[in-house]
Amino acid sequence: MLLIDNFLDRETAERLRKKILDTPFLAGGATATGRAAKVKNNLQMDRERGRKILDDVALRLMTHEQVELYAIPKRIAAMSVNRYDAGMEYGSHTDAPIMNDCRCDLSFTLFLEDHVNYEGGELVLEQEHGLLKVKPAIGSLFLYSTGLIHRVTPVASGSRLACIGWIQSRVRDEQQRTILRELNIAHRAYVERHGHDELVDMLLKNSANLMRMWCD
Ligand SMILES: O=C(O)CCC(=O)C(=O)O
Ligand SMILES: [Fe+2]
Repeated sequence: MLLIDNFLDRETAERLRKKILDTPFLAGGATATGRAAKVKNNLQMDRERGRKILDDVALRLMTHEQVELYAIPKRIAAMSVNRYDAGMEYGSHTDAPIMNDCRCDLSFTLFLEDHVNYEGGELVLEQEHGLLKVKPAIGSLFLYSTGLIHRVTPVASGSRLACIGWIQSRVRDEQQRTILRELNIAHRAYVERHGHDELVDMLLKNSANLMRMWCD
């Protein structure tokens, strides 16, 4: 998982938040299926009316250097903006593995309300080594593996606003993505220290070959 705390600067995030709040919201349960539909109690921005807003976030996401390095994104499977007013929550669930014919490898939440303005509304992930609670400042982007059980705890006061979505990566396996990312980081650091030499060519050849082997 990865937290990018200044994915959007505060001013851009506030501007986006205002545009979103001027767009109609509908009951969120309609877009979930099975178990998720039973535990989902939130509001969702009308996707058709908010299409430009979603497209703007998608473009920023697909071209962000840290997201590219971490997620190796191929495409965004689906996106929406959700709002949790006081009393709303999203109980424990797992997200669908396929949306709009895309495999969902990574989920993301872009936080669009400042954490001091609402009580509760934490994103809680069940990991092998215990629970992880996430509630960062406005403009922060959190990326996590889609396979994890997670929930949004009840909002006690204020409103939680977030843009969420799912990414299909070019590389399905998390360990393989880590290897490619670290080779990329090592390559950049080496070139910075020593300049380009024949070892860099060897490193680039091998990371390119691994990418060819693993990508889809
Ligand atoms: O709002 C969030 O951070 C996550 C919401 C969620 O789990 C979902 O919509 O599937
Ligand atoms: Fe979810």
